[in-house]
Amino acid sequence: PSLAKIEEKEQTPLQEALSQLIRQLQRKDPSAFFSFPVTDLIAPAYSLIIKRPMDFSTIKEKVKKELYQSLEELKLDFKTMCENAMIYNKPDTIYYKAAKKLLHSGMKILSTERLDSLKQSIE
Ligand SMILES: COc1ccc(Br)cc1-c1nc(N)nc2[nH]cnc12
Repeated sequence: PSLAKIEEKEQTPLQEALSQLIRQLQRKDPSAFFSFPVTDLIAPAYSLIIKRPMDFSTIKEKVKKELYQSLEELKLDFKTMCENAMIYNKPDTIYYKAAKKLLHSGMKILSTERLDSLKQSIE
């Protein structure tokens, strides 16, 4: 029997713009601390302390499921992801420092000007 072809779904213009922004943001996380969900194994009691966990794999899953209706919603999840690390980890840790640096670089990539011009190209 022929192998069932797994259909690739075309990305909408919004999904395309979101994916491009996520690629740019992930380049600013070279240690990949934010690539996957933080587990209680890696960070004791993390799930008790952090109410809205977020990471790049979850963000990409949300894009795939078309759960983002705007570019701003990505910005909110990105901020939550960075802020979570700055809540759970103490300021003198590599994770806090990486999150602070990532947040700063990400706010340039997701600046209102950048998002507004991207929005123009999607309409
Ligand atoms: C996925 O998380 C990790 C993966 C590998 C390693 Br080593 C550390 C983390 C991690 N650890 C802590 N304490 N806070 C975080 N905030 C985001 N990442 C982390």
